[in-house]
Amino acid sequence: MTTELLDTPVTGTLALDLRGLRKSFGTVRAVDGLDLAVRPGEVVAFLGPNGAGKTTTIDMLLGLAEPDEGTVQVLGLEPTSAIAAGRVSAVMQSGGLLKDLTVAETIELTASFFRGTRSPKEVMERAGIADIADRRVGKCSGGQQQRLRFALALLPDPDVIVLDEPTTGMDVEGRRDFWNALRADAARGRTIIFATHYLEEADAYADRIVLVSHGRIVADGSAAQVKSLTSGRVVSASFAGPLDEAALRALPGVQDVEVRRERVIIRTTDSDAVARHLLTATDATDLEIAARGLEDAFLALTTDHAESTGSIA
Ligand SMILES: Nc1ncnc2c1ncn2[C@@H]1O[C@H](COP(=O)(O)OP(=O)(O)OP(=O)(O)O)[C@@H](O)[C@H]1O
Repeated sequence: MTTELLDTPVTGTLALDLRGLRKSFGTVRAVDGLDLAVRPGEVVAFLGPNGAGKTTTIDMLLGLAEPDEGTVQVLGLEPTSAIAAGRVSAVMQSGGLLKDLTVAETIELTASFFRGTRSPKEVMERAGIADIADRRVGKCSGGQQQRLRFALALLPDPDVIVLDEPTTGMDVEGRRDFWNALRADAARGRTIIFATHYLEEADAYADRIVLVSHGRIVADGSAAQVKSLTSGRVVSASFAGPLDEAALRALPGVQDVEVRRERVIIRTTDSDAVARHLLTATDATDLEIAARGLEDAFLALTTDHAESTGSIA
């Protein structure tokens, strides 16, 4: 079930225009009827659990795989034409770097293969690696190598950058530096689409989250909009003695009760009823009521239960 939240009319040439995309591998429907329109300048997170169809969609976006059905246009062109014209670049997860070259040599060598690229100095600055220009690639951290791949992708000065899980395996600091460099560059108007299964990355760095599950889009909007698709609140409290979980589950609106050590966490559509019960019928203390986060929306929207019942709309 698709939940289209962005209601601004789509006008002008789209950065990305995917229509009715389908792709199967044997009996596996990797992409199962996917429509997506991305406007120039948007930073879009393509978020979904393992096997949701993100990489397959990105491969079709980059002309690396042919759709069984549907069409893909990048800046109004076939993907391969857009890439040949230097208007779209990809940042891949691994490979493609020579460990004995320095950062600057890697960029200079790549630039020498093409005509009319941006200057190596400029792309290093944009990718935040000018200070490590003389470092050998083999000595760079995972995050620095990924920023180098980003610098290489910037060489043709593309209008669109596509990244497939670019920060997998990087530590927190490396991921933050990578995204800060990317975000700063995106502020200049480049369109960016990245696949991720890190919720916090999607939340922190994308203007728009496209949530995919089983090859289909199940939610599409800002992080706040996607979060708001899961109604209700999370009530939590500490308790010292035994807790009657069954009594909590029986309260109106309660969807889920979880006990973590001495704290109980209750997902509910009626937080008042839960709070009243906890404070009057139990010895619970430190009560907190919070809006549901992106993780809750992610789980609710991508579980088989939500899909098969169509309960999220
Ligand atoms: N070349 C292939 N041959 C067979 N099955 C494939 C192939 N590529 C992908 N699949 C299957 O298609 C489905 C979608 O895979 P895809 O890699 O697109 O998902 P993903 O969302 O990128 O997942 P992940 O986050 O794990 O990378 C999965 O069930 C996967 O096993």
